[in-house]
Amino acid sequence: MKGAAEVTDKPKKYVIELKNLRFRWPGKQGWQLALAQLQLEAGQHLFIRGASGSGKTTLLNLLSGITTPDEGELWLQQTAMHRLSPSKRDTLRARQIGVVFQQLNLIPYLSVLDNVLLIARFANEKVPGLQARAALLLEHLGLDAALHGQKASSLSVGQQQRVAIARALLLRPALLIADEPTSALDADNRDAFMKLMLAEADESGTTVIFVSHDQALQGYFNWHLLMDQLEQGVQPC
Ligand SMILES: Nc1ncnc2c1ncn2[C@@H]1O[C@H](COP(=O)(O)OP(=O)(O)OP(=O)(O)O)[C@@H](O)[C@H]1O
Repeated sequence: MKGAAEVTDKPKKYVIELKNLRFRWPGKQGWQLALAQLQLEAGQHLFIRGASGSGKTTLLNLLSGITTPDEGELWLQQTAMHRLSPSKRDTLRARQIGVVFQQLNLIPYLSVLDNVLLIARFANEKVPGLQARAALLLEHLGLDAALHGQKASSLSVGQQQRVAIARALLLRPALLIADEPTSALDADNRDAFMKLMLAEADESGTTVIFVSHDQALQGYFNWHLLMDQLEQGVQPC
């Protein structure tokens, strides 16, 4: 929108707020995604559930600013993400949105610790004590100091998932977005992972949006959204 402000002075109640969001993949008929309203406050934990192909990843790509909506508004606190240039959206995401996708996107030849610290470089943040925070986060997530210097590729998938969560939470983002990060874990490890991830998010007051097809995970959350009932919005669990 020409001339429209990217940031408002008006205080915002919500960490993330979207209005009348619509998105269509190029070349496809009809809207792939239409969501009238979604508002999440600080510290809220939302579980989004939907079958394969229902548009979960498409929605997360919109919420994290990787893709832009064709219509509607998407606010991250006081910033109008739908009005930002791609490079400003990338910087905002690195600073304020922790993202963990199924592919994890760790750099295999870098150490565990350096993988976590990498997000500070993307965000161009020089916060004192980040190395100590990274080490502490890894330990809280069950990865002790002996592992911090090892290459990420030498870890099990479950351990790599915890490295990805530590990286996503390092800068205490306003929002954590996680796309099926537990898919490779057995039930015991999955439960441990969920508890650790949500406890660390709570420690920073981070709002969490977690998507999965697995109904068994819904119990960890206080709010849920079903992809095939988007028009009904967020419901309490
Ligand atoms: N890059 C793309 N180009 C065109 N269409 C796409 C693209 N990515 C996804 N789609 C389409 O959008 C719809 C939703 O896909 P999406 O990946 O968001 O679903 P999902 O719920 O995350 O699926 P899964 O659980 O299998 O990962 C599908 O019809 C898919 O074909």
